Amino acid sequence: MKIPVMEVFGPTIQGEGMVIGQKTMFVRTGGCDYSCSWCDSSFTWDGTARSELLEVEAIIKKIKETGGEYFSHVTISGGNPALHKGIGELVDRCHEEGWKVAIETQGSIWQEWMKEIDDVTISPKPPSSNMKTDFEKLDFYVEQLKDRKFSLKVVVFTEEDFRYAEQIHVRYPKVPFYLQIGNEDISTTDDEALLSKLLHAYEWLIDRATKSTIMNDAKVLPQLHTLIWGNKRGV
Ligand SMILES: C[S@@+](CC[C@H](N)C(=O)[O-])C[C@H]1O[C@@H](n2cnc3c(N)ncnc32)[C@H](O)[C@@H]1O
Ligand SMILES: Nc1nc2[nH]cc(C(=O)O)c2c(=O)[nH]1
Ligand code: SF4
Ligand SMILES: [Mg+2]
Repeated sequence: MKIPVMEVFGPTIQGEGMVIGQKTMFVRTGGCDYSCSWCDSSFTWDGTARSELLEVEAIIKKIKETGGEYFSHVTISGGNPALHKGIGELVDRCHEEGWKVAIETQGSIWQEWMKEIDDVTISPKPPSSNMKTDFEKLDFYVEQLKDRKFSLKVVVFTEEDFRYAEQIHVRYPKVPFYLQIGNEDISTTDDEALLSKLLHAYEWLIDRATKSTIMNDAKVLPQLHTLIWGNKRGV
């Protein structure tokens, strides 16, 4: 089954969430059912870039050509990779190669192959994104994954977003929970100014989380890759 692929890159480090720091390859799929106001990967869905429709075997070949012998972990992101049925076959093929597989999704579309993935990150979207969470769908997701290794990650830009994050963590108290500071400046090439801004925003989020009893067991993270490489693509 064919999958629309925007880019294959790496090895790099996973810059976000539950396996932050993990050396990994990335496969970024095209298309999203959301259109977050601050999406840092909007080229996957806004028509400004083209995807390539590839058979799973061609994707495996691309991963090997790009990563050589220098990886054992593959992260699938997008767009929303859960739009594509063919990812199940891709996950199986990665496992046959001996690679672990992680996925990034917003939890709006369920696929049975989600259960085969080693590290699932579900990232429900706060009010500043202008998206609306379908809590029935999210409940179903969390229920389906309850015996697996998965986590929830909420990106926070505002106080209202922080309240939303609290609401998510309270709703699913047993699920490992991550707060991630939002990047407001997704198009700047001034890395120094961006770094300074992001570190200040991260400090605000840490401070806010330390003052919330609800967040007593949360992990508060930046986007590590953005601190290092700014808004550069393919890192
Ligand atoms: C580009 S999305 C692709 C996967 C999936 N559509 C999702 O949103 O989870 C990957 C991750 O980047 C996060 N993200 C997107 N734009 C961001 C921004 N401007 N600042 C911080 N995180 C951002 C998303 O919330 C998500 O956790
Ligand atoms: N290094 C690195 N880590 C990431 N974690 C999540 C990413 C994504 O865009 O989904 C991402 C990315 O694009 N690069
Ligand atoms: S759900 Fe993810 S890929 Fe889709 S618009 Fe939002 S951040 Fe971007
Ligand atoms: Mg990204």
